[in-house]
Amino acid sequence: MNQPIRGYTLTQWVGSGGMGEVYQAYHTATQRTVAIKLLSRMEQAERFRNEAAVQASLRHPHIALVYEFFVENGLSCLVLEYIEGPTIEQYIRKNGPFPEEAAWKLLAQIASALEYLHSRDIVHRDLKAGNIKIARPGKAKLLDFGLARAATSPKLTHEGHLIGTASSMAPEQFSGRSRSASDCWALGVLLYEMLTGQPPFGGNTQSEIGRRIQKGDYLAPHKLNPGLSKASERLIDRLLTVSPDRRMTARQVLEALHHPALLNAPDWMGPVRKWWDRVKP
Ligand SMILES: Nc1ncnc2c1ncn2[C@@H]1O[C@H](COP(=O)(O)OP(=O)(O)OP(=O)(O)O)[C@@H](O)[C@H]1O
Repeated sequence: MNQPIRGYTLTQWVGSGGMGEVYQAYHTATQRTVAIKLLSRMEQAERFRNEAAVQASLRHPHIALVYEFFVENGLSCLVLEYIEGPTIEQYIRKNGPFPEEAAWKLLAQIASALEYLHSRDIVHRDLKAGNIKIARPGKAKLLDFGLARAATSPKLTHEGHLIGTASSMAPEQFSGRSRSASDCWALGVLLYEMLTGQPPFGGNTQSEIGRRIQKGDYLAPHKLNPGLSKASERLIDRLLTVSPDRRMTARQVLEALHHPALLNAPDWMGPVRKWWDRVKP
C-alpha cells in the first residue's frame, strides 16, 4: 500500500464492490486527494475500460469526475474525484427516511444528472441509494458507472441485466432490455426509499422480488409514511409504471418538481393502466 502507483500514494482503503477495491489516494504532483478503483478480476477489464471511457467524457455537477484510467503492472486503475460523505443508503440506515423537502432536492439533482446522461444516449443501469453520495449537506453526487454503457458502444456481455441490483431493476431489465426508462424506474425506487426508509420491492428470493417488480406490486408509500403528500405519491406512481413507454422521463420529473401542480392533474386513466400492466400477457 505504501508503494506509489504512477505518483498516487494509497492512503486508506475505502471499500470493495463488484468491480474491485476502492482506495483513497494522494497525488503528490497535483496535491489532489482522489479515489482509485483497482480492478480485481482481469476478465472484467473491458467493463472497467468502458466505465472509464463513459465517465471521462462527462461534466455535470452531480456526477463524480473521472480523472484518468491506466494499466500499471497488469493492474487496471481508475482515478476518480474523491467524494467525502455517506451514501444515501448509509444515510437512511442511520437516520431513517428524509424529510420530503430534502428528498425532492436530492431527487431534482439526480434527475438532472440522468437527463444529462440520457441526452447523450447513456443509460446508467445501476442507479441506487448505495451509488449516490451526499457530498455536502444537500449535494448529491452520482458514482459508479460500472454498468453504464453508451447506447452506441459495443455490447460487452449478454449478462448485463443480471449484474444490476435486483431490487432496483426495472421490469424490462429482467428480459435484458435496459433503456433510459430503466434508470427512471430506479429513480422511483430511490424516491420511495428516501421517503419511506424501505425499498418498494422486497422478498426472500430474487425470483420473488422479480415477480413483484414485473407486476408493479408495492405497498402504497403513505402506508409507511402517512404524512406523505399526494404529489410525492403520484411521482412514485408515475416512475414505478411497469410499461417503460408510459413511465415518466427524467425531464418530466424535473418539470413536475418545478411545477408540482402538474402532478395534481387528475389521471383517470391511471388505475386502468395499472390494471393492464398487471394482467397483460
Ligand atoms: N469516488 C469515490 N469517492 C469516495 N468513495 C467512493 C468513490 N467511489 C466509490 N466509493 C466507495 O467505495 C466503496 C466501493 O465502491 P464500488 O463502487 O466499488 O462498489 P459498490 O457501489 O459498493 O458496489 P457495486 O460495484 O456492486 O455497485 C463504496 O463504499 C463506495 O461508496
